[in-house]
Amino acid sequence: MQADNALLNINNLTLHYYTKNLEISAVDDVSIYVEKGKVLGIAGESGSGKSTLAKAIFKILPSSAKILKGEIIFDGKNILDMDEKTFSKEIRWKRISYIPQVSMNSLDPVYKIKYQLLETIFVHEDISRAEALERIEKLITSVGLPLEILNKYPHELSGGQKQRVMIAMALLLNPDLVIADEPTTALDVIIQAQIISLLKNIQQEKKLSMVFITHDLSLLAQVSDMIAIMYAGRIVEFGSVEDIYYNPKHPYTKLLLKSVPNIKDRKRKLESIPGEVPDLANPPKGCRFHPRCPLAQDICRKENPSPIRVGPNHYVSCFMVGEGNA
Ligand SMILES: Nc1ncnc2c1ncn2[C@@H]1O[C@H](COP(=O)(O)OP(=O)(O)OP(=O)(O)O)[C@@H](O)[C@H]1O
Repeated sequence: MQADNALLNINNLTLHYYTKNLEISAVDDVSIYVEKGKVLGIAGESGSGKSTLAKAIFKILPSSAKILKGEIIFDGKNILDMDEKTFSKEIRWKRISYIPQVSMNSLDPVYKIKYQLLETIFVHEDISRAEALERIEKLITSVGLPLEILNKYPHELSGGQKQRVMIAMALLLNPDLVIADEPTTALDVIIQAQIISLLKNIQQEKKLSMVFITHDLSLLAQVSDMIAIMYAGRIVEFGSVEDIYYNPKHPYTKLLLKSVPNIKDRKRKLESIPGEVPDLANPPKGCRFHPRCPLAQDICRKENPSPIRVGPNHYVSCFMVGEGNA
Protein backbone atom coordinates (compact mmCIF):
# COMPACT_ATOMS: atom_id res chain seq x y z
CA MET A 1 0.00 0.00 0.00
CA GLN A 2 1.92 3.03 -1.29
CA ALA A 3 1.11 6.46 -2.70
CA ASP A 4 3.38 8.33 -5.13
CA ASN A 5 3.15 11.51 -3.13
CA ALA A 6 3.45 10.06 0.38
CA LEU A 7 5.45 11.90 3.04
CA LEU A 8 4.90 9.14 5.59
CA ASN A 9 4.58 5.44 4.86
CA ILE A 10 3.91 3.03 7.69
CA ASN A 11 4.49 -0.53 6.55
CA ASN A 12 3.39 -3.62 8.50
CA LEU A 13 4.01 -1.98 11.88
CA THR A 14 3.56 -4.41 14.75
CA LEU A 15 4.21 -3.48 18.37
CA HIS A 16 3.47 -4.94 21.77
CA TYR A 17 3.52 -3.55 25.30
CA TYR A 18 5.12 -5.77 27.90
CA THR A 19 3.83 -5.32 31.44
CA LYS A 20 4.65 -7.47 34.45
CA ASN A 21 2.40 -10.35 33.41
CA LEU A 22 0.91 -9.32 30.10
CA GLU A 23 1.87 -8.96 26.49
CA ILE A 24 -0.50 -6.49 24.82
CA SER A 25 -0.83 -6.54 21.06
CA ALA A 26 -1.54 -2.80 20.66
CA VAL A 27 -0.63 -2.34 16.98
CA ASP A 28 -0.71 -5.27 14.57
CA ASP A 29 0.51 -5.24 10.97
CA VAL A 30 -0.56 -1.65 10.33
CA SER A 31 0.09 -0.19 6.85
CA ILE A 32 -1.06 3.36 6.01
CA TYR A 33 0.33 6.45 4.33
CA VAL A 34 0.01 10.24 4.56
CA GLU A 35 0.40 12.28 1.38
CA LYS A 36 2.13 15.65 1.19
CA GLY A 37 -0.25 18.46 2.14
CA LYS A 38 -3.06 16.05 3.08
CA VAL A 39 -4.78 15.03 6.30
CA LEU A 40 -5.06 11.40 7.36
CA GLY A 41 -7.76 10.92 9.97
CA ILE A 42 -7.52 7.85 12.21
CA ALA A 43 -10.71 6.78 13.94
CA GLY A 44 -11.51 3.95 16.28
CA GLU A 45 -12.96 3.18 19.68
CA SER A 46 -11.01 3.75 22.87
CA GLY A 47 -8.18 1.25 23.22
CA SER A 48 -7.88 0.51 19.48
CA GLY A 49 -4.23 1.64 19.40
CA LYS A 50 -4.55 5.16 17.90
CA SER A 51 -2.38 6.95 20.48
CA THR A 52 0.18 4.16 20.41
CA LEU A 53 0.49 4.64 16.65
CA ALA A 54 0.88 8.43 17.10
CA LYS A 55 3.57 7.94 19.74
CA ALA A 56 5.42 5.50 17.48
CA ILE A 57 5.59 8.14 14.71
CA PHE A 58 6.86 10.79 17.16
CA LYS A 59 9.17 8.22 18.79
CA ILE A 60 7.88 8.81 22.32
CA LEU A 61 6.75 5.28 23.13
CA PRO A 62 7.30 4.20 26.72
CA SER A 63 10.06 1.65 27.36
CA SER A 64 7.42 -1.06 27.88
CA ALA A 65 6.63 -0.89 24.13
CA LYS A 66 8.64 -2.99 21.71
CA ILE A 67 8.41 -2.72 17.94
CA LEU A 68 8.46 -6.26 16.60
CA LYS A 69 8.09 -5.65 12.88
CA GLY A 70 7.64 -3.01 10.21
CA GLU A 71 8.93 0.39 9.21
CA ILE A 72 7.95 4.04 9.49
CA ILE A 73 9.32 5.80 6.43
CA PHE A 74 9.34 9.58 6.74
CA ASP A 75 10.56 11.49 3.70
CA GLY A 76 12.36 8.41 2.41
CA LYS A 77 14.06 7.36 5.67
CA ASN A 78 13.00 4.69 8.16
CA ILE A 79 12.83 6.65 11.42
CA LEU A 80 12.85 3.40 13.39
CA ASP A 81 16.50 3.02 12.36
CA MET A 82 17.39 6.49 13.66
CA ASP A 83 18.94 6.82 17.09
CA GLU A 84 17.31 9.15 19.62
CA LYS A 85 20.00 11.82 19.28
CA THR A 86 19.62 12.12 15.50
CA PHE A 87 15.81 11.97 15.66
CA SER A 88 15.53 14.68 18.31
CA LYS A 89 18.03 16.91 16.51
CA GLU A 90 16.74 16.51 12.96
CA ILE A 91 13.13 15.39 13.04
CA ARG A 92 11.20 15.83 16.31
CA TRP A 93 9.47 19.29 16.35
CA LYS A 94 11.54 20.42 13.37
CA ARG A 95 9.96 18.15 10.73
CA ILE A 96 7.33 16.19 12.67
CA SER A 97 5.45 17.85 15.52
CA TYR A 98 2.80 16.68 17.93
CA ILE A 99 -0.32 18.17 19.47
CA PRO A 100 -1.23 15.97 22.45
CA GLN A 101 -4.53 15.41 24.21
CA VAL A 102 -5.48 18.38 26.43
CA SER A 103 -5.29 16.15 29.49
CA MET A 104 -1.63 15.36 28.88
CA ASN A 105 -0.53 18.70 30.43
CA SER A 106 2.44 18.94 28.13
CA LEU A 107 3.41 22.43 29.23
CA ASP A 108 5.90 22.75 32.07
CA PRO A 109 4.05 24.31 35.04
CA VAL A 110 7.08 26.23 36.35
CA TYR A 111 7.91 28.25 33.23
CA LYS A 112 6.03 31.09 31.58
CA ILE A 113 4.71 30.29 28.10
CA LYS A 114 7.24 32.62 26.47
CA TYR A 115 10.23 30.69 27.86
CA GLN A 116 8.84 27.33 26.81
CA LEU A 117 8.41 28.54 23.23
CA LEU A 118 11.83 30.24 23.18
CA GLU A 119 13.46 27.09 24.51
CA THR A 120 11.94 24.97 21.72
CA ILE A 121 13.39 27.35 19.11
CA PHE A 122 16.84 27.63 20.72
CA VAL A 123 17.29 23.87 21.01
CA HIS A 124 17.02 23.63 17.22
CA GLU A 125 17.98 26.95 15.70
CA ASP A 126 20.79 29.41 16.15
CA ILE A 127 18.86 32.68 15.85
CA SER A 128 18.76 35.85 17.96
CA ARG A 129 16.33 36.27 20.83
CA ALA A 130 14.69 39.18 19.01
CA GLU A 131 14.10 37.07 15.88
CA ALA A 132 12.76 34.18 17.97
CA LEU A 133 10.41 36.48 19.87
CA GLU A 134 9.14 38.02 16.66
CA ARG A 135 8.30 34.55 15.31
CA ILE A 136 6.59 33.58 18.58
CA GLU A 137 4.48 36.74 18.67
CA LYS A 138 3.35 36.23 15.07
CA LEU A 139 2.36 32.64 15.80
CA ILE A 140 0.57 33.43 19.05
CA THR A 141 -1.48 36.03 17.19
CA SER A 142 -2.18 33.62 14.33
CA VAL A 143 -3.60 31.01 16.72
CA GLY A 144 -5.97 33.66 18.08
CA LEU A 145 -4.34 34.37 21.45
CA PRO A 146 -3.51 37.77 22.96
CA LEU A 147 0.22 38.46 23.43
CA GLU A 148 -0.29 38.85 27.21
CA ILE A 149 -0.47 35.07 27.55
CA LEU A 150 3.27 34.89 26.80
CA ASN A 151 3.95 36.18 30.31
CA LYS A 152 1.57 33.74 31.97
CA TYR A 153 2.11 30.33 33.52
CA PRO A 154 0.20 27.32 32.10
CA HIS A 155 -2.15 27.13 35.12
CA GLU A 156 -3.35 30.68 34.35
CA LEU A 157 -4.71 29.54 30.95
CA SER A 158 -7.99 27.81 30.07
CA GLY A 159 -7.98 24.38 28.37
CA GLY A 160 -8.73 25.98 24.99
CA GLN A 161 -5.92 28.55 25.42
CA LYS A 162 -3.44 25.82 26.40
CA GLN A 163 -4.38 23.87 23.30
CA ARG A 164 -3.83 26.97 21.13
CA VAL A 165 -0.38 27.33 22.73
CA MET A 166 0.31 23.66 21.86
CA ILE A 167 -0.73 24.37 18.26
CA ALA A 168 1.68 27.36 18.19
CA MET A 169 4.39 25.11 19.67
CA ALA A 170 3.72 22.49 16.99
CA LEU A 171 4.16 25.11 14.24
CA LEU A 172 7.15 26.89 15.74
CA LEU A 173 9.81 25.22 13.60
CA ASN A 174 7.77 24.97 10.41
CA PRO A 175 7.31 21.18 10.37
CA ASP A 176 6.13 19.16 7.37
CA LEU A 177 3.94 16.77 9.38
CA VAL A 178 1.77 17.47 12.44
CA ILE A 179 0.33 14.64 14.52
CA ALA A 180 -2.76 15.75 16.43
CA ASP A 181 -3.78 13.13 19.00
CA GLU A 182 -7.39 13.83 20.04
CA PRO A 183 -6.51 17.55 20.26
CA THR A 184 -10.00 18.66 21.26
CA THR A 185 -11.25 15.88 23.52
CA ALA A 186 -12.13 17.30 26.96
CA LEU A 187 -12.86 20.77 25.54
CA ASP A 188 -16.43 22.03 25.36
CA VAL A 189 -18.20 21.77 22.02
CA ILE A 190 -17.88 25.43 21.02
CA ILE A 191 -14.15 25.63 21.83
CA GLN A 192 -13.72 22.27 20.12
CA ALA A 193 -15.26 23.63 16.89
CA GLN A 194 -13.02 26.72 17.05
CA ILE A 195 -9.85 24.67 17.51
CA ILE A 196 -10.79 22.30 14.67
CA SER A 197 -11.43 25.16 12.26
CA LEU A 198 -8.16 26.84 13.35
CA LEU A 199 -6.24 23.63 12.69
CA LYS A 200 -7.87 23.10 9.31
CA ASN A 201 -7.16 26.70 8.22
CA ILE A 202 -3.51 26.47 9.27
CA GLN A 203 -3.13 23.07 7.58
CA GLN A 204 -4.48 24.43 4.29
CA GLU A 205 -2.58 27.70 4.43
CA LYS A 206 0.76 26.03 5.17
CA LYS A 207 0.01 22.92 3.05
CA LEU A 208 0.91 20.77 6.02
CA SER A 209 0.57 17.02 6.16
CA MET A 210 -1.36 15.96 9.22
CA VAL A 211 -2.37 12.84 11.13
CA PHE A 212 -5.56 13.62 13.02
CA ILE A 213 -6.63 11.10 15.63
CA THR A 214 -10.06 10.95 17.19
CA HIS A 215 -12.71 8.53 18.40
CA ASP A 216 -15.29 10.95 16.98
CA LEU A 217 -16.03 10.03 13.38
CA SER A 218 -18.20 13.10 12.78
CA LEU A 219 -15.16 15.35 13.37
CA LEU A 220 -13.06 13.52 10.83
CA ALA A 221 -15.24 14.36 7.84
CA GLN A 222 -14.51 18.05 8.46
CA VAL A 223 -10.74 17.74 8.52
CA SER A 224 -9.58 14.66 6.63
CA ASP A 225 -8.68 13.77 3.07
CA MET A 226 -8.06 10.09 3.85
CA ILE A 227 -9.42 8.05 6.75
CA ALA A 228 -8.10 4.91 8.43
CA ILE A 229 -10.53 2.97 10.61
CA MET A 230 -8.72 1.20 13.42
CA TYR A 231 -10.09 -1.73 15.36
CA ALA A 232 -8.27 -3.60 18.13
CA GLY A 233 -4.80 -2.65 16.89
CA ARG A 234 -5.46 -3.20 13.19
CA ILE A 235 -6.56 -1.00 10.29
CA VAL A 236 -9.78 -2.53 8.99
CA GLU A 237 -10.47 0.04 6.27
CA PHE A 238 -8.48 2.83 4.64
CA GLY A 239 -9.81 5.18 1.99
CA SER A 240 -10.76 8.70 0.99
CA VAL A 241 -13.39 10.56 3.03
CA GLU A 242 -15.89 9.84 0.24
CA ASP A 243 -15.03 6.10 0.24
CA ILE A 244 -15.45 5.82 3.99
CA TYR A 245 -18.62 7.92 4.33
CA TYR A 246 -20.46 7.04 1.11
CA ASN A 247 -19.09 3.63 0.19
CA PRO A 248 -17.95 1.93 3.40
CA LYS A 249 -17.12 -1.76 2.93
CA HIS A 250 -16.04 -3.17 6.28
CA PRO A 251 -18.88 -4.28 8.58
CA TYR A 252 -17.17 -2.41 11.46
CA THR A 253 -16.97 0.87 9.49
CA LYS A 254 -20.66 0.51 8.59
CA LEU A 255 -21.65 -0.05 12.22
CA LEU A 256 -19.40 2.78 13.41
CA LEU A 257 -21.06 5.18 10.95
CA LYS A 258 -24.49 4.13 12.20
CA SER A 259 -23.41 5.01 15.74
CA VAL A 260 -22.54 8.62 14.78
CA PRO A 261 -25.17 11.39 14.85
CA ASN A 262 -25.89 12.87 11.41
CA ILE A 263 -26.95 16.53 11.30
CA LYS A 264 -28.78 16.03 8.00
CA ASP A 265 -30.76 13.05 9.26
CA ARG A 266 -31.79 13.83 12.82
CA LYS A 267 -34.58 11.25 12.81
CA ARG A 268 -32.21 8.35 12.16
CA LYS A 269 -31.96 6.07 15.18
CA LEU A 270 -28.42 5.75 16.51
CA GLU A 271 -27.23 2.20 16.84
CA SER A 272 -24.59 1.06 19.27
CA ILE A 273 -22.23 -1.70 18.23
CA PRO A 274 -23.10 -4.87 20.18
CA GLY A 275 -20.32 -6.51 22.19
CA GLU A 276 -17.09 -5.08 23.53
CA VAL A 277 -13.67 -4.10 22.23
CA PRO A 278 -11.48 -7.18 22.78
CA ASP A 279 -8.78 -7.43 25.40
CA LEU A 280 -5.55 -6.90 23.49
CA ALA A 281 -3.64 -9.06 25.97
CA ASN A 282 -5.68 -11.90 24.56
CA PRO A 283 -7.02 -10.83 21.15
CA PRO A 284 -9.46 -13.03 19.20
CA LYS A 285 -7.87 -15.34 16.63
CA GLY A 286 -8.43 -14.56 12.96
CA CYS A 287 -10.18 -11.28 12.24
CA ARG A 288 -10.25 -9.38 15.54
CA PHE A 289 -13.74 -8.09 14.79
CA HIS A 290 -15.29 -11.52 14.24
CA PRO A 291 -16.88 -11.89 17.74
CA ARG A 292 -18.97 -8.75 17.04
CA CYS A 293 -19.40 -9.13 13.30
CA PRO A 294 -22.87 -9.88 11.87
CA LEU A 295 -21.25 -11.51 8.80
CA ALA A 296 -18.62 -13.69 10.48
CA GLN A 297 -17.95 -17.11 8.92
CA ASP A 298 -15.53 -19.90 9.82
CA ILE A 299 -12.61 -18.39 7.93
CA CYS A 300 -12.97 -15.14 9.92
CA ARG A 301 -12.46 -17.06 13.17
CA LYS A 302 -9.30 -18.71 11.86
CA GLU A 303 -7.42 -16.33 9.57
CA ASN A 304 -6.43 -12.71 9.62
CA PRO A 305 -7.70 -10.97 6.46
CA SER A 306 -5.11 -8.98 4.49
CA PRO A 307 -6.08 -5.63 2.95
CA ILE A 308 -7.84 -5.96 -0.42
CA ARG A 309 -7.83 -3.05 -2.85
CA VAL A 310 -11.43 -2.17 -3.68
CA GLY A 311 -10.86 1.24 -5.30
CA PRO A 312 -7.93 3.44 -6.42
CA ASN A 313 -7.04 4.39 -2.82
CA HIS A 314 -9.51 2.24 -0.93
CA TYR A 315 -8.47 -0.88 1.04
CA VAL A 316 -10.55 -3.23 3.20
CA SER A 317 -9.46 -6.11 5.41
CA CYS A 318 -12.46 -8.41 5.35
CA PHE A 319 -13.03 -11.89 3.91
CA MET A 320 -16.67 -11.06 3.20
CA VAL A 321 -15.91 -8.17 0.86
CA GLY A 322 -16.55 -9.34 -2.66
CA GLU A 323 -18.76 -12.16 -1.33
CA GLY A 324 -21.83 -10.07 -2.05
CA ASN A 325 -22.19 -9.20 1.62
CA ALA A 326 -20.13 -6.12 2.13
N1 LIG B 1 2.02 2.22 28.52
C1 LIG B 1 1.24 1.17 28.27
N2 LIG B 1 1.51 -0.02 28.84
C2 LIG B 1 0.73 -1.11 28.58
N3 LIG B 1 -0.35 -1.09 27.78
C3 LIG B 1 -0.67 0.07 27.19
C4 LIG B 1 0.10 1.26 27.40
N4 LIG B 1 -0.48 2.26 26.67
C5 LIG B 1 -1.54 1.73 26.04
N5 LIG B 1 -1.66 0.40 26.34
C6 LIG B 1 -2.67 -0.55 25.83
O1 LIG B 1 -2.54 -0.58 24.40
C7 LIG B 1 -3.82 -0.64 23.78
C8 LIG B 1 -4.00 0.53 22.84
O2 LIG B 1 -4.06 1.74 23.62
P1 LIG B 1 -4.07 3.20 22.98
O3 LIG B 1 -4.02 4.18 24.10
O4 LIG B 1 -3.03 3.29 21.93
O5 LIG B 1 -5.51 3.23 22.30
P2 LIG B 1 -6.38 4.48 21.81
O6 LIG B 1 -7.14 4.01 20.63
O7 LIG B 1 -5.49 5.66 21.64
O8 LIG B 1 -7.35 4.72 23.03
P3 LIG B 1 -7.91 6.11 23.63
O9 LIG B 1 -8.83 6.67 22.58
O10 LIG B 1 -8.61 5.66 24.86
O11 LIG B 1 -6.70 6.97 23.89
C9 LIG B 1 -4.83 -0.69 24.92
O12 LIG B 1 -5.13 -2.05 25.16
C10 LIG B 1 -4.10 -0.08 26.09
O13 LIG B 1 -4.57 -0.59 27.32
